[in-house]
Amino acid sequence: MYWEKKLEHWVDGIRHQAALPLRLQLWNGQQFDFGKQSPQVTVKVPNVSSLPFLLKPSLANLGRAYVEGKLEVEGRLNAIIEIANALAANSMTAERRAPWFHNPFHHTKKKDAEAIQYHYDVSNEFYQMFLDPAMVYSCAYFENGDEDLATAQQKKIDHILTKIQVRPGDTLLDIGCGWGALVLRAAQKFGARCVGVTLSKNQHALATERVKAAGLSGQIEIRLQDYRDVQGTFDRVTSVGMFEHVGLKNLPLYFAKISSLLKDDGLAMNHGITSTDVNSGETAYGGGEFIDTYVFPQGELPHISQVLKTMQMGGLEPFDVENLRRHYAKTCGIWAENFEANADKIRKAVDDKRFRIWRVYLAGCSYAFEHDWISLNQVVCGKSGRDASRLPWSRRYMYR
Ligand SMILES: C[S@@+](CC[C@H](N)C(=O)[O-])C[C@H]1O[C@@H](n2cnc3c(N)ncnc32)[C@H](O)[C@@H]1O
Repeated sequence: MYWEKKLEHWVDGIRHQAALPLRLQLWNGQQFDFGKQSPQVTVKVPNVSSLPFLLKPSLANLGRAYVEGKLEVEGRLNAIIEIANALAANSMTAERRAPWFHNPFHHTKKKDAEAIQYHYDVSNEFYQMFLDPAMVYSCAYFENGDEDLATAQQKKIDHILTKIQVRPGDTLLDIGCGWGALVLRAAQKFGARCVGVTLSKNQHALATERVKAAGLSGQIEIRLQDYRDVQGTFDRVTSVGMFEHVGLKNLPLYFAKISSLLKDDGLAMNHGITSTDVNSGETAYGGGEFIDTYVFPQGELPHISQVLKTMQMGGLEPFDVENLRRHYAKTCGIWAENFEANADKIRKAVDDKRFRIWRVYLAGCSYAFEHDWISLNQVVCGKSGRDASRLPWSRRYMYR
């Protein structure tokens, strides 16, 4: 009786605020439609214990209910994500809709390594089922907008290496090298001598194999190493899709470490996801909470202003900033499509919970980039204090 009343009240409230192409089916055969057209999404509530997730439908609660099997959902993935966002937006109080401030994570090397292995060491076969063949796991660059994913990923790598003006014989450190695509390209096309570091054992193994297969073992070294433990100096440093794991509090130290690894006239690229909340709060509606719990434990996103500020604090001068938000919406959209297309194979390769987490995270991130909840910025920087006469007059060199 108690739940029936609550549910009735909730159904009336949602219907009053928005027409949604949604059907709700209860365990007892009751069903509710929320729109004038036929429903595109059906949410099935298997028993009364699942109702609390629905009655407080933040993205964290809806996501948890789906991942833990407390709710079943049918429909196209994009429509599901739209409906989930509409439910969260219509049901949450203004206070709970606001960016969410979590307690910063404690970033010991051990905890960070565990967090990386949780996300990246699922299996290489799993990632092969939705990434491009080079397995680049960061925002691609669709220069013309109509490239396929593999082309756009290669263009992204070339865009980065051109922006930081890699020359034959340069030494290059790639912090968070993933499966090795950037160091391979830097060696093959630009003639650089590279070191790539990762905390993922699977990435380390496959990247090492790929370097060997390319006959580049003398030119590229892949290490299973925390960036905080790298020694020496390099002409060029890249960090692509990695600094999201560093932690807001650690950003000055992270940039100071890059500065100490860079030669005086060197150049570095920091490419990563940024928060669009000026105070570096987490994505609204509970999206950030879901990501912290299930997808990227230990992940934290700074606003671009905090990136630039902490970069300067760490002894680096930002030279050039480019926002690639549209590109990441498209990249995640393609990953999500690939994931759907390979769903049967992926379900056999991982457990149901993992399947559900990655399914909603990939499509949800595409939506979040699309709607300016999060963004992606590339920043070229070098050691502070260099002579102005050594800086380029324009950005033209980036497009040759
Ligand atoms: C999203 S992946 C990006 C991989 C690659 N740069 C790409 O674009 O495909 C993030 C990478 O950062 C690495 N990483 C995260 N924290 C690290 C740390 N403290 N030290 C070294 N690598 C780290 C992970 O192991 C992973 O390779």
